Amino acid sequence: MKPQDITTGKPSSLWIFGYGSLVWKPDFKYRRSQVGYIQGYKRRFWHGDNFHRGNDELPGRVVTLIEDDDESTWGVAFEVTGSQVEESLKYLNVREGVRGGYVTKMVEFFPEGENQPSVQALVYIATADNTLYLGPASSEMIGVQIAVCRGKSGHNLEYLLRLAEFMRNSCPQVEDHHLFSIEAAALTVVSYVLASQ
Ligand SMILES: N[C@@H](CCC(=O)N[C@@H](CS)C(=O)NCC(=O)O)C(=O)O
Repeated sequence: MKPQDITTGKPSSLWIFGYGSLVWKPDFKYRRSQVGYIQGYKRRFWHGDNFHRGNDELPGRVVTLIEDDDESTWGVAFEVTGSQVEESLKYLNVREGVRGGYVTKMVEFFPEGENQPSVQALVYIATADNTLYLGPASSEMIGVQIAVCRGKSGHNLEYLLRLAEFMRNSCPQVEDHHLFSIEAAALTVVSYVLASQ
């Protein structure tokens, strides 16, 4: 049973699981964070973004979660407490919901390390019925798209490279072929462009 504030009935603490830009740019106050994973989902660059990392003409590609019982996705869970709960949810509702097209779901989060109890965590997922959803494409195609897109939060390439950097630094045991093949494709495009200048 989650601790509730007896006066408002609102949760006095909440875990929020990030697996994309949230792992390197949460931009909300939190009490503590923990690297770990959720089961039954795979991370894919199948969601479009016409605000943060793209625009209406050239939507960027950002990550979402696709249900798959055989997969798990590593990221970071952030515990927010007290006033941080309402503040973080208000902020993420705009960043993820209004501007990103994500919806929320509760999932079981497993912290890395021995004998760490799992916790329920809130996660933002963009489903296939979302108007910004782009769906599957080859790593090469996704890499090209990311290499040429930018939006109000910066270049789509930064989004990709910072996520790859997080996975290498914090989850070196995880082989994320989807992520690293897209990273290689995007960097190949960039190297061609630089070589042609
Ligand atoms: N919900 C995922 C993905 C979040 C994500 O990448 N959302 C985009 C919205 S389309 C975002 O916040 N981008 C901010 C940025 O790119 O700086 C997560 O938990 O990290």
